Amino acid sequence: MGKIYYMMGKSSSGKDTLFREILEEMPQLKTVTLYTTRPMREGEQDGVEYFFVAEDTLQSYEKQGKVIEQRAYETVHGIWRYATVDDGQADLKHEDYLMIGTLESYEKMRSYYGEERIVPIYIEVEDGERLMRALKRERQQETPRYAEMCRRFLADTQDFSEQNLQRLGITRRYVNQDKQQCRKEIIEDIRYGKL
Ligand SMILES: Nc1ncnc2c1ncn2[C@@H]1O[C@H](COP(=O)(O)OP(=O)(O)OP(=O)(O)O)[C@@H](O)[C@H]1O
Repeated sequence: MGKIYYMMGKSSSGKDTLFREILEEMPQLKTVTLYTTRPMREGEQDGVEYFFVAEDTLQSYEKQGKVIEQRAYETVHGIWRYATVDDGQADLKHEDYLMIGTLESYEKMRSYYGEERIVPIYIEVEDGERLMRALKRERQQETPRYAEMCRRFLADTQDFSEQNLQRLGITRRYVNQDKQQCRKEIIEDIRYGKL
């Protein structure tokens, strides 16, 4: 039976970057694309980072009982939702998956698929460095959303509190200071079944 390697970390800890690079190096890993109502950022593509959908599309999946977990963020631009939808993408009988989520979604995925199927991969970066990376990334956007960036930075402190990490039994941390090193550690742990 397959496993779902579930990547988590605060905003700008490098999840998306590491995720893409790991998938490139381990093409045998599949992924499940999430749904979101947030607007596309520059360089993103529908169906790649997310399925970018309207609010009522997500509501229709909800009515069909297909939403495994969803989170809503009250952003300075309105409510943005992110959801994992059981739309038939995951075939855990035959494949391993790599996904990105939050601590809360990790908890729901664990209840839905079972503890033995979901493996947490928690990415960590020192706060000052992370904020600098967030700012640099935001500056490159055509319409930088600095207020939202700050809101997320603060919200993450609570969402990823030590208490929450402990409660969910997440002890292993992958420090993303040197990206190559961090990627190597994760890949080795997946490849050699240390997780
Ligand atoms: N080890 C690293 N050293 C320097 N910069 C990095 C490193 N890892 C990632 N970055 C850069 O930091 C920024 C944030 O990374 P990324 O977008 O992957 O984070 P994220 O965790 O997916 O953030 P979010 O949850 O906000 O989408 C990007 O511009 C990325 O290129």
